[in-house]
Amino acid sequence: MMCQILHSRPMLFSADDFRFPSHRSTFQKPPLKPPATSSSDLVYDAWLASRVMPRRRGALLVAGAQRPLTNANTKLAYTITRECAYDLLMHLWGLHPIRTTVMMCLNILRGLFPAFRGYSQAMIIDELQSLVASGHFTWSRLLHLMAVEILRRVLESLIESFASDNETLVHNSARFFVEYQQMDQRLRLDIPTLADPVVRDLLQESDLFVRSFNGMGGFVLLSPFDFVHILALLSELFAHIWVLLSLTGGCQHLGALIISLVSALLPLMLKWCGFSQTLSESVSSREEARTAERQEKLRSLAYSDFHRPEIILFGLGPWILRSWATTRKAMLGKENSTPLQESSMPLFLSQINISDLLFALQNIPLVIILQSSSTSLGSLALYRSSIQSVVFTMTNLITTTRMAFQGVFLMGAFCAAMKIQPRLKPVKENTVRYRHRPRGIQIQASNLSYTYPGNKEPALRDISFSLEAGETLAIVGYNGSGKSTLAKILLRILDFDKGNLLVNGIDIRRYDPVEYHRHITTVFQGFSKFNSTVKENIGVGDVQKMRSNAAIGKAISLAGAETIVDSLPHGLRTKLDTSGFGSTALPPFCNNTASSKTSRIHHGLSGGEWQRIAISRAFMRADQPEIDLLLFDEPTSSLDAHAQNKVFETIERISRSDSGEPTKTVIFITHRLSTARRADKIAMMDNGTITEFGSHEELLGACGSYAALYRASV
Ligand SMILES: Nc1ncnc2c1ncn2[C@@H]1O[C@H](COP(=O)(O)OP(=O)(O)OP(=O)(O)O)[C@@H](O)[C@H]1O
Repeated sequence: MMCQILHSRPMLFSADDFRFPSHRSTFQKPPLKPPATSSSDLVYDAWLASRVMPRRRGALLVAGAQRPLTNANTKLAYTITRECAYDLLMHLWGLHPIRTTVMMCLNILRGLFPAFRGYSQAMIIDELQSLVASGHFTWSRLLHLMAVEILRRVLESLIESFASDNETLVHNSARFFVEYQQMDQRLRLDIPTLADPVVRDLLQESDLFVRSFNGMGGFVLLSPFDFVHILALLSELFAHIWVLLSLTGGCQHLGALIISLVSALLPLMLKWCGFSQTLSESVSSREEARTAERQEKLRSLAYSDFHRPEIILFGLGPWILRSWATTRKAMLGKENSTPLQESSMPLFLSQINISDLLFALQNIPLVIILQSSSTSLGSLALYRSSIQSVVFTMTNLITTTRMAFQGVFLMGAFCAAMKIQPRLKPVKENTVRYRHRPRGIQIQASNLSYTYPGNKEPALRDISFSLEAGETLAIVGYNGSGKSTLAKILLRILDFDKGNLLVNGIDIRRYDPVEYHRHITTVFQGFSKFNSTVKENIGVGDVQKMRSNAAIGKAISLAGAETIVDSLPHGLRTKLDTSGFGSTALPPFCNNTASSKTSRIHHGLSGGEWQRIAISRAFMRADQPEIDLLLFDEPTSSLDAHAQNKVFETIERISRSDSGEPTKTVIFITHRLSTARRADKIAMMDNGTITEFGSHEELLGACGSYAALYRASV
């Protein structure tokens, strides 16, 4: 399975949209989605290739696993950097061009500070030495030197403070930009796209990349923003080397200096060789990932309030703990065994403590400086500190570069993920605009089949039926017969594998789902319960009217839910508890006045009351003229007979004009056959297919399974 990638438009974002607001400016609403470049497939291919596990045919690294430092991966990292880093960095730069340029220059400048600092201190020591040696020690001269040093430090801290303020602003804009892109892209993707395991891995790595902007670099992640820190490290390294060169007389003692540097850096290089070996071996296998996933699932289960009642009731506590302990021990065992096997060589070398052995070599230029007549105490101190700084900076540089190597693949995942197009969205040339029909939608399904990914048996097979605009269809049948799946296909939440589905005479695949959904309202069988107020739980049915108490009141009244809302302690503002066991925002012992408001108990609702809230949500827009299809999947399964009748009367009323003409097509799924007889047509489903189709009377007359089910139910 491959994710669908577009190759048409350049990846461009308006810089203004993602600028983080400084004190005076405000950012505007960003564009809806990023277009694609022709390089998107290259980046995606390189990202995918980097996940291939060495020496294991067909096996892929789990999402987030480190890429081994191999030649092949270096080439892939180069491809990703070439195709995506420049583009991304240009976008980030475009958010605040001046500030970003200043930030980069300041980073180079900041890299020079440590060398300046060492140099300045060496000058003070020299000055002191000459003052003491000459016997003309004067406090004024010393104070002068101190004042110059203080001034230098003040200047340094002013630059530091400006640089870090500037960096925060640029960083926040960059962070907002990537987080926004990530959110936007997540919200655009449909269920079939998200069901693709490759897409899921891509999104997970893309998510890691986005999180790296939150300062998670310590976890072997590096955002492109942090690339500028490499500049600072490089400038710091060059500054120290320059100081060392000038101290040892430039090229005169270059050989000695090189010996000194190499001997100081040797332990580090050996360690790094061991490190890279560890890296190449530390690929996470599927088995490890599964163990980690299981461990995480068990941990969430132990902490879950939602599952608590069943955990208590079925006495799952000891089982959870036992299973968690087994997986945790397995994970810890793996973690412990890895470094021992993989880094035996560097471990052995580090035990010998090479730095101590090579100490004499490091001092060769020191001896040369000492022999020179112009040797000063300051020079010696500066030489010592510069050697240490070179080692320290090199360590940082290696770590940062190593992180950058991993970061490149995550960046590739981000760039590739931005180009994923929702599976259900038709290509531009095939798209047909959905046109509102005054009598509702007309449906013609022929030989529809669908198998859920990973299932062997199809959920739907050879479904054929037709429904005229304005008709009402009841879908009935046994559990698992495919009713909800058919509903999701009609709603264009799922695609079908075979067959044809015409809506208003046009292939449903040619409608943009976003546009099609604007003409539908629905209650899903497993509708959402939001941990929020009643008002928001209902208002999401039409976000334009979410703030309107009148619109929400009307929806509540259509669903006959007034008494439920009126009985709640804070009416529409009552916060609803989705767990069904009551919850508080703060522990009850916090009883000061400031917290009392927030600590109020979230109100629980019965199953039927929740169902009325879901129906109210659907009714937020059900009566609007542009709505052509009302689809309800067991909307009244938890309602009493009286409430159920009222809901169906409302559905009937809003799907007809004042003169009684149908204005909307209605489809409902039900197990109550007394309700099904209200419909113009009934589809009886069994084992994924429609076995009987017709009016209630026709099906009763046919004496088939519908008739048997009907007789059994009444
Ligand atoms: N997300 C899914 N992934 C895999 N298989 C699924 C999924 N959802 C449903 N199925 C399978 O598809 C078949 C049809 O399920 P569906 O939910 O459409 O049945 P239904 O007729 O609505 O059942 P019920 O009356 O119990 O609500 C079942 O065999 C079910 O196991």
